[in-house]
Amino acid sequence: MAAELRERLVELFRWVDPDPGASHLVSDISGWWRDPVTLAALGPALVAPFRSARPTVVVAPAVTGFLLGPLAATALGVGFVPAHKPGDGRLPTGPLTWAQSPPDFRGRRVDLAVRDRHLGPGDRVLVVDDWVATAAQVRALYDICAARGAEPVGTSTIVGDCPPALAADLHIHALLTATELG
Ligand SMILES: O=P(O)(O)OC[C@H]1O[C@H](OP(=O)(O)OP(=O)(O)O)[C@H](O)[C@@H]1O
Ligand SMILES: Nc1ncnc2[nH]cnc12
Repeated sequence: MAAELRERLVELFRWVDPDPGASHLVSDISGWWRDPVTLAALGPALVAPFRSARPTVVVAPAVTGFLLGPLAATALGVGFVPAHKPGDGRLPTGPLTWAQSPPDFRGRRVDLAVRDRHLGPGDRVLVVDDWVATAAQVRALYDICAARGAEPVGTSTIVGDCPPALAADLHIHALLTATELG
């Protein structure tokens, strides 16, 4: 199943031209959600490498993480905590823990926030995302976990595009490398 899923992910992925004259292509991952077999397989595949670490919660960042996080959480039988960004237009109220990322793959420092009441000491956190490039957003999420007294057990991503040493250091597992997407 893992090999079959990986093949389907590659087939359904597109690099697209965002507008005429654009200097680079952008990723279009929407085909992954449109295909029912892929959609059903993603949660179980993302959590498989981390089951033995016994995560108690999944944390994922806006906006794609709000789709993938619940798929992973339901596969594990745990809850999901969204990490919000100020641009969401729907920032939560109440006590929040914030962290700012180092510059990410687009050179942005991203602010991320999690509700304090949903993350705390004793939580073992699996971070889930669609794509890890510089791991800047992963670092910000680990900082939030540390500030809340929670322990990040690692990160599961569909596409991993960071150096192997960094992936090993941050316990990042990817279903595919960016190179496999052509
Ligand atoms: O490894 P990094 O350099 O931190 O980059 C990876 C992050 O950037 C993208 O998200 P983006 O902020 O573009 O949000 P999106 O889910 O709305 O596309 C991607 O989904 C990851 O969250
Ligand atoms: N969605 C994405 N996140 C991170 N890096 C990318 N490179 C291309 N698409 C990307």
